Amino acid sequence: MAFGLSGFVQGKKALRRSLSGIKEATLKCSTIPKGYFAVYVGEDQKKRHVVPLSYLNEPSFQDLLSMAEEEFGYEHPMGGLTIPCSEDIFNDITSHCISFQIQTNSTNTVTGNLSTAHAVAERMLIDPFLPHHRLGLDNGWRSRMVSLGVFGMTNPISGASSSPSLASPLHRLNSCSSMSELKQFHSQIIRCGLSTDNYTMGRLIKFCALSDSGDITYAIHLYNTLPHPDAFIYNTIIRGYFQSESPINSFLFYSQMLHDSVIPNRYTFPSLVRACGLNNGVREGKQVHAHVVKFGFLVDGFCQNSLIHMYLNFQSPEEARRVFDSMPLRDVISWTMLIAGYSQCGFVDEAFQLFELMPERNAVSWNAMIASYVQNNRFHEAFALFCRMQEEKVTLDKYLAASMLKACTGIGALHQGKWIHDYIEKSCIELDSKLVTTIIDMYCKCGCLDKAFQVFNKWPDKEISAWNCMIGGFAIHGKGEAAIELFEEMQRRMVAPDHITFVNLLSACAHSGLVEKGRQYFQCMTRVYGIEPRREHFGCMVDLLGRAGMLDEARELIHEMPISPDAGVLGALLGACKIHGNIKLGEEIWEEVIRLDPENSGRYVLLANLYARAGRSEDVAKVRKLMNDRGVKKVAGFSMIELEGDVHEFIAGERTHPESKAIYGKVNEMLEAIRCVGYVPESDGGLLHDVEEEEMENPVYHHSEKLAIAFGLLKTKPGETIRISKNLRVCKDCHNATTMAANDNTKRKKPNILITGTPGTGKTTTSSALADATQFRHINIGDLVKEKNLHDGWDDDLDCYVINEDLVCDELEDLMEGGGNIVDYHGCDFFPERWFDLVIVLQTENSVLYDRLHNRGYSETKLKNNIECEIFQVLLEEAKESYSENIVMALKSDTIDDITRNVATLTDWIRACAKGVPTVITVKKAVMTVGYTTEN
Ligand SMILES: Nc1ncnc2c1ncn2[C@@H]1O[C@H](COP(=O)(O)OP(=O)(O)OP(=O)(O)O)[C@@H](O)[C@H]1O
Repeated sequence: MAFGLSGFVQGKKALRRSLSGIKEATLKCSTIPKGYFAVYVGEDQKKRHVVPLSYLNEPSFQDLLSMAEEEFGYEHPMGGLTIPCSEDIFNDITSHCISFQIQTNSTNTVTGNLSTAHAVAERMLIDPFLPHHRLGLDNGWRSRMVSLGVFGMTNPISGASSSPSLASPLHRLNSCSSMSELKQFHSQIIRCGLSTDNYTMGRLIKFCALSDSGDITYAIHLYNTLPHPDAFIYNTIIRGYFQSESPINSFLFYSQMLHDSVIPNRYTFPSLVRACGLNNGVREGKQVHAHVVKFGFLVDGFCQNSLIHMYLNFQSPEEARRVFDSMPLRDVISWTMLIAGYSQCGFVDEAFQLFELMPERNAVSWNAMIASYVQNNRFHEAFALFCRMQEEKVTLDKYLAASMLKACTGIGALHQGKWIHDYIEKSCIELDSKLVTTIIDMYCKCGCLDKAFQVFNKWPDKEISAWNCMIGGFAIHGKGEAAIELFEEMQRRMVAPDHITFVNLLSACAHSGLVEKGRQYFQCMTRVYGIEPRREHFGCMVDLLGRAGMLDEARELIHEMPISPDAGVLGALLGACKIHGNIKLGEEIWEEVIRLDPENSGRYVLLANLYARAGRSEDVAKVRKLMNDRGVKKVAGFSMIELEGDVHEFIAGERTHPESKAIYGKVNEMLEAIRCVGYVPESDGGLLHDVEEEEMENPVYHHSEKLAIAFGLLKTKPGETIRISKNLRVCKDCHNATTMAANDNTKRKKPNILITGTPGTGKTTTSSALADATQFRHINIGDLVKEKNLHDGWDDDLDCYVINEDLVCDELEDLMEGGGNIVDYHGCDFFPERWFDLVIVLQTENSVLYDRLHNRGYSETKLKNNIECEIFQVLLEEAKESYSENIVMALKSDTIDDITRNVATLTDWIRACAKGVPTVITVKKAVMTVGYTTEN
């Protein structure tokens, strides 16, 4: 790659890079005085020159470095820069650097570079038309002088010369942006007589081979015109092929290089090795490896890292390790690459051993190890490492944040996930579509659909992955209609769906029983969007039809599939057979599924449960025996609950938890309570779960999710949401029990009331009096916004803060879950509907309200707006639109008596709620029933 030193800073960076690799060498460099650096010149590179850092200011010196980087590399094993020119040339360049320095120091301006360089060149090239070799200059050095502006447009062949100019073709080549421009440069170069000069042509070839707007074919064309192309040109084309659509051509071109007797250098191998890795060219890769050894680049870090990468691509971690072990000096890249490679091959423990041995780690290495745990579903270890990382004060970047969000998703750690999301926002980590999708996914899978949708809505540049993720989120939460709505929105916004969109959409239809809609989408997927259905789509359709009891139609669809069904498609039908108790079809399908997927324990469990449902316990036993005989291991089911950032894991029947006695007691209490409302344990649900023998009699009682729920009930406040994550499907019994327990237990123990109305109607006065009477919490949204800065600034026109509704909702979520709140605000459409059990709209007669607002010193415009708002009953309309009309109530608030009466009415209602009976409120003529119940 071109070094392109354009200034001192970059020059210093290059120098730093060149000195950083080898500790030993750095030690040897310690004799170099401060402000100087080492340069090795010429072919044998043994003699060290010590030159001042200020030379890096000098363009001609920068150009020297640039060439050194491009052609030969600049690192010297002893630490320092290697410049492949003759000693004489180096001395001349440095001497003009000295004069440059004197000029710069004396005048404090950077002038005279060109003339100085030219003078140097004149000293060097007494006669510019003498054959180069007599001057000790090869073609490359001549063209380098051209690029330095020394020759300007001089034609060394014809002798026609113009004055030196920086606008030489090679200088301008740096700004070339298209092939047509490049061809113009090429013609100029031909006119300059440099069309066979390797250095000049190498730069043209580099553009053609490596630039985005280049053309590798033209690079080959240029290469073919050269009588003796050098290693740089071969390397460039090898690299160009590596970046092309046919990386294997790199290998073929390398053969050509050898055939032309050009000796490879350390820049030949990295792209060559990576090309072999990309193509899974194991044989070629090994041959290249042999050449790396043969040509003596075994100590070269670049080559070695590429070899590690190649072997990891071949899924040969042992070979990669061998290369790694043989490296005399490993950098952080070598370590990190091997860790990531081990992880991809599933060798997580080996990866961790390496990680522990690393002499130094950067954020990328931490991420590699954390991601390794996440990819292999070892989320707890990912968390532990993350904590260690925080202790070591490693900054969380977006890649680490993404890995940790996935870990949170894996174990349903909503609090941790929220924390990372907040961190991303506060530390201004740049969001991209991928990261946003990971955040949305985390919220969806941790059961926080509202929040997921909020993040989704806020993100302006939604790519298809974000839409798919949100539709998928609605699908797994059984919100089919919402998924469809979102899909339609996507169409309105002209976002083209892909095959994943339809998988999620069909699955949403399946989980919500929307058979007709599902059918329509399945058809329009091909007809309208040209997406051919894949096995996943057929699987969803079979699931959709099967769940709806249309087993024959589902079977028919499988027969009609243009591709052979896989275990997923057949498994969907087997699941439907279990739901609908169709043993005959179930057995038939099971045979087919097991043939395709013999190790999957879930299929055996399904068949056993199908038999169990029909009371065929002998067949259940047969299935169990078959599983044992075939050595099919059941996946152990577990459920997790996150409490205050800690994740607790439960396995069915397990009693190792320190609080297991209390947990089992709570399970019994919970089941006892729901029995009263009709819960009957399913006898089949837990037949094949991992339980101890003594629990066999009633295993469903102690399934992992019930234990997790019981633990949640013990540890959370009444009314708080309990979120459980599970690795397997929830069995029917647990599903029923959870639904009933949720109705019984997770309902707020106290109601929430919203008191709304136009400003001045007495919301705050009423709310405050009601809070005093009931000990409920009064939440004045206006005050909260000010106090916690939940706004987007001040609106001068409206003379109030611009409230940030998302922030307000976030702030209140937990409080509202607990119940017992009186929320006071002159708006109501942005609060979640589920928050409130009663919505009161205060109303005041216009002239009374006018006086109140006037007394407050409202401006005429503000006063007019508010009075109009009251006349048109805007708040009442808004409340009716936002909440069930059953819970919305308008109350008159003209006088102090009205306030007293309203407070008394609402206090009665709250007290009646506490007694747990459906409550009847009678207010003047209006009668409303609020079906709010609480536990005793
Ligand atoms: N029913 C009422 N009878 C007499 N005065 C009232 C009544 N309701 C409110 N007021 C008076 O009107 C003024 C505004 O009352 P309050 O602050 O409670 O209204 P609000 O609806 O909360 O207004 P905002 O939305 O601007 O906060 C207060 O001075 C209060 O004493």
